[in-house]
Amino acid sequence: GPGHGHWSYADKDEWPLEFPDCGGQMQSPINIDTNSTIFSRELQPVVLAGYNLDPSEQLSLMNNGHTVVLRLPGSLTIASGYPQEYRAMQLHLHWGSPEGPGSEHTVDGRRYDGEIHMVYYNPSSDSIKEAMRQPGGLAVLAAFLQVGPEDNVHYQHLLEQLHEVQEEGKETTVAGFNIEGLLPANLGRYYRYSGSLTTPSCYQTVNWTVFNQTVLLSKEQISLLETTLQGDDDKDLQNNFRLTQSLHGRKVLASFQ
Ligand SMILES: NS(=O)(=O)c1c(F)c(F)c(SCCc2ccc(C(=O)O)cc2)c(F)c1NC1CCCCCCC1
Ligand SMILES: [Zn+2]
Repeated sequence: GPGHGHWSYADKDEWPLEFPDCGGQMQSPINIDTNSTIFSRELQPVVLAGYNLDPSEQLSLMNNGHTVVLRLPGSLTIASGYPQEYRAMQLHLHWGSPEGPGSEHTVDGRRYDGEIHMVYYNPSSDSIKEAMRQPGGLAVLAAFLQVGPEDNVHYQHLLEQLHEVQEEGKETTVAGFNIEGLLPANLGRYYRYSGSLTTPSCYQTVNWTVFNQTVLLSKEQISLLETTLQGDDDKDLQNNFRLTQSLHGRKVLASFQ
């Protein structure tokens, strides 16, 4: 019930009762209708800096009950492709179940198997908490995960540790690796729109980038993601995606034609 500050994907219809922004007019995720996107030649390729982390670096991997989160050093930045510099905070995943796909965004109504979100904050804010409340204070780079013919060696760095964080609240460490390998090769083709966090408090302060090229993982890797983690009260952590939200007149830009 209301007031206990805790939420789940099961009670997503009640989120606005407790977190008013969740009922706002600039919510995420959205369906991207490719016939309605607007080509913008200002949208330059996203350039990332500092992503090739030395194996001596230990990164925290945690099951927070809603997803699996890899904390990222603030030294990872978006060097260009956005009007200002952003610093990395964390990355996490959204997925479905053996019964169906679990991306958050959809393209022409199609839901992909999963979705990765790399979350950044605007360093000109005094703190992350403050950045979260400023329009454009956060940026999320999103890419779709799709079943392909072979294992994705970059995702193996995360997936081989999932069994260590099976229960909610469990944490382990992952040795540094090339974080950029978790994103598609082509960072020049993407959709851009203004939206929100897809989780309470749903702050409407996120500058979204959704890459056009998908990331391929093997069926076994997708299945591992879908069947390993547990969320609240030991229930399987599956289908951790929010339904698509109305655009309310927002435009979706495309960096490509
Ligand atoms: N798609 S998304 O980016 O909105 C998103 C989700 F959909 C998410 F589901 C999540 S996880 C649920 C929110 C949460 C819970 C615990 C903790 C913690 O213990 O640190 C943190 C967050 C989640 F962590 C995020 N991203 C977080 C949003 C909450 C905090 C703001 C900055 C980090 C990005
Ligand atoms: Zn997310």
